[in-house]
Amino acid sequence: MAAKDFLTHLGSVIASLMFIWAMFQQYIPYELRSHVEKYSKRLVTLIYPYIQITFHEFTGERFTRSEAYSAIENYLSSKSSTQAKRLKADIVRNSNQSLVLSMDDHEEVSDEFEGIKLWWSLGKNITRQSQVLSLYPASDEKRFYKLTFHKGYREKVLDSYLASVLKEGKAIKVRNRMRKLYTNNGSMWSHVVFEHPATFQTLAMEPEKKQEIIDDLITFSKAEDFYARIGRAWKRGYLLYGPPGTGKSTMIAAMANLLGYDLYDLELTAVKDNTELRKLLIETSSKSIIVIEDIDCSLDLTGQRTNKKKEKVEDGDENKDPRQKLVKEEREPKNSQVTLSGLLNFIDGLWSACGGERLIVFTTNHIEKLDPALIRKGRMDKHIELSYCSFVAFKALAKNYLHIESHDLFERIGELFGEIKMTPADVAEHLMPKTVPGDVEVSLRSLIQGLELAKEEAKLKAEKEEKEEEEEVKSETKMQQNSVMENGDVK
Ligand SMILES: Nc1ncnc2c1ncn2[C@@H]1O[C@H](COP(=O)(O)OP(=O)(O)OP(=O)(O)O)[C@@H](O)[C@H]1O
Ligand SMILES: [Mg+2]
Repeated sequence: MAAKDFLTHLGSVIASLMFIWAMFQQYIPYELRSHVEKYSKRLVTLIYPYIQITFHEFTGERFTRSEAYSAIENYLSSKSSTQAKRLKADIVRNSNQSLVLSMDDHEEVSDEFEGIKLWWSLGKNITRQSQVLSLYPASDEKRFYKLTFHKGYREKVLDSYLASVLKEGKAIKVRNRMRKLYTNNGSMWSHVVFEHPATFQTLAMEPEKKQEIIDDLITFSKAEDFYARIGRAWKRGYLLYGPPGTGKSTMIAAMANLLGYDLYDLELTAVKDNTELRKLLIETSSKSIIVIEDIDCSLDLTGQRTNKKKEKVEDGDENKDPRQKLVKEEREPKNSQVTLSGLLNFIDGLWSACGGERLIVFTTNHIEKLDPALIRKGRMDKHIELSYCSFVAFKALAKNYLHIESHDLFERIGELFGEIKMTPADVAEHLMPKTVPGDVEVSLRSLIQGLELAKEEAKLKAEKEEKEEEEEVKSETKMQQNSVMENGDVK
């Protein structure tokens, strides 16, 4: 009964308030109304112990979304999904198309920061009906986030809490974004969505070495303050070297997936000169990996210009074998005048320090061909050798491709790996399913066959080389004997 009484009472109070409000709106002149509003708000702030900050979705220019608003939206997404009762759902087009939940209009979630309690709510203003005639008359909705906290914490909230919200919101946005793979076409970057599935889990190599690389990458990505303190640009260089098909390109994709970075695949031969190289560098974004594949082929990095001049003189020789010339032209980068010093400036020049973290990764099949200046520590901080498949690496591949950890045939395979080298790419090829419901035994036998064949070939090759060498020695001694005899004749 009491509840009913209360409701009746409340109803009448609301009704009278609405009546007063309507009267107020209707009969009080506009100027006076705004005065009343102003003073009543002041009165409220005197007694009300909380501070409110509003972050509007659109500020200034109507069509640009406020950066703070979207950062807050991202920041609140995890809190909303556990606290709010009404949620909005949307799909983010990232690598795994995840569903992102955010709070719906007029919902409120609470947050805590160093013992301070704060409340976020999402509100909206409906300002006016659209003035434009349209088939779909839309009202003009302006959303905003409102942050409420006790006025005693003003400084702490303004100084550190808001900064941390914006930082984390932006980090979440980076994590959720679609990552891109950029390639350069001359002096322009163009991009596609980067969706390589490689991860460090699927990469076959010695577990300790793999863990070391992962730790190194994670440490780097978290070391912003450290790099700032020691006065170094926040970047790190990796040199991946090893024979073809040992997983260099795959590892780069795994790095990008691990850190959530964009990839810039820089084709040096398409870059006209050092200026263009610098321009490309400036246009790369933070949190990215700049990759130069096969660095030894992209650039004549041994002695540069002096060599070129010499070759030009040689080229003047008209009688030269045209085939040889062709080979040389193929080797030499066409039109590219990027020099070694240009590349070094690219790596550690002033511009490379602009705008956040970057990894620079070079790959090569021939580390011995590279100029020592290029790969010294500080430029290429970490040299990683990717080599032929070991038995441990094979086991990782078998687990990945065939879902097995052991098998009767592993012993034989282990023996063969001790005797013959095979690249992970070749091993992987044998482990690919040969029939529709993949058969483990068929794949393993195929690998054994492949290894035995490779062993046989290596044996034959060694024999052949030995024979050739013997013959060479023979013919040389014969020639020497002949010349001795001739000399003897002359004498
Ligand atoms: N260590 C590895 N772990 C898993 N898969 C590998 C590994 N190495 C090679 N592969 C497989 O072999 C294929 C070729 O590897 P990748 O392109 O990474 O070789 P690479 O070292 O970049 O060769 P290149 O020097 O010719 O560029 C990949 O598609 C990958 O599936
Ligand atoms: Mg490669």
